[in-house]
Amino acid sequence: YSVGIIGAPFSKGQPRDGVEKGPDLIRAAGLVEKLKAQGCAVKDYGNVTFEEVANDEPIGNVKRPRAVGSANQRLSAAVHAVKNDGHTCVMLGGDHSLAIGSIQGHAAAKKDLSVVWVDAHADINTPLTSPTGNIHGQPMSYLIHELQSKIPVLPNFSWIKPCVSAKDIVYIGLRDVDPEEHHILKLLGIKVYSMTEVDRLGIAKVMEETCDYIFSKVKKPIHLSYDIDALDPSISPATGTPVVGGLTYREGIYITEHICQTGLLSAVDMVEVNPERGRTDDEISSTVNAAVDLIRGCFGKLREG
Ligand SMILES: CN[C@](CCCC[B-](O)(O)O)(CCN1CCCCC1)C(=O)O
Ligand SMILES: [Mn+2]
Ligand SMILES: [Mn+2]
Ligand SMILES: [Mn+2]
Repeated sequence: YSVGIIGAPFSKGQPRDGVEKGPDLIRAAGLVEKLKAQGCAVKDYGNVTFEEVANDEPIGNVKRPRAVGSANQRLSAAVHAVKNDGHTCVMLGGDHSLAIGSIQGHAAAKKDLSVVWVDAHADINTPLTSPTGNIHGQPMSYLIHELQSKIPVLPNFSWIKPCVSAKDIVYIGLRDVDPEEHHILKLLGIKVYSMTEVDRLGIAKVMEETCDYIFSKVKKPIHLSYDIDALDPSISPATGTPVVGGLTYREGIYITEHICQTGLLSAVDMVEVNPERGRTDDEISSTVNAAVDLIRGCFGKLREG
């Protein structure tokens, strides 16, 4: 596997400080060395630098639109470059608003994508449905063709081109979905494996069905967008919006092992690690180490040896 790593130390898609420390914490836990030790070629492209945006007043209830738009435009260019260099891209967040730039940059290089979104949340609020105005709860709405009539003009967002079809998306791990988001998911007929389905089917069946579903038509490169809060807070407490009843460590790893064996993984986001949300060093290291292990599972690390 040839891996290109991008750090995106960005936090303005949500209100809590600390998530911008995620990229360097994940590196400090030995991500590059561990990927090399399991046989990957790894190039670390460093961290994207983001511009300071003054007077970034809310528009409607959408918070920090100019900073989020600008950051994602820069991230999009960085991801595009990593893909053009022929690597599988690993984007280390930072908050989940960064999926806008990550998926946009990936689509610029690979055209038709399938998206596997692993998260406690659907992150599919539009600017008009969001209960908080935090853009980390909205990224998918800017990317999906079928939602574009619902997206108002926002400063620094005009560069975004919708690039994902509702039929090419699968959600895994949902357990905290806003009513309006649920309406959107139903309206668009988006495939969802909530924690109920994980419990009912078991993770092996969920992954079998996920792959059958995204490969049922033509096989597309996979964009795996992994929010660390998909895991149960007993494993990954150091995150901005923890929700009880999450994936076990083993379920989380099974997902990445299964996606890896498809041979179609083209880009990965690992987002929402926030050390300032950990109450102890153990909570922080448990969260960071889970993120590292999930990424290792994407690139051939097998529990059997
Ligand atoms: C579920 N939607 C939330 C959370 C988004 C989490 C983003 B992620 O990147 O971490 O997944 C929360 C909205 N609720 C907040 C508490 C009161 C009810 C609404 C939102 O702010 O849109
Ligand atoms: Mn701080
Ligand atoms: Mn998320
Ligand atoms: Mn989440």
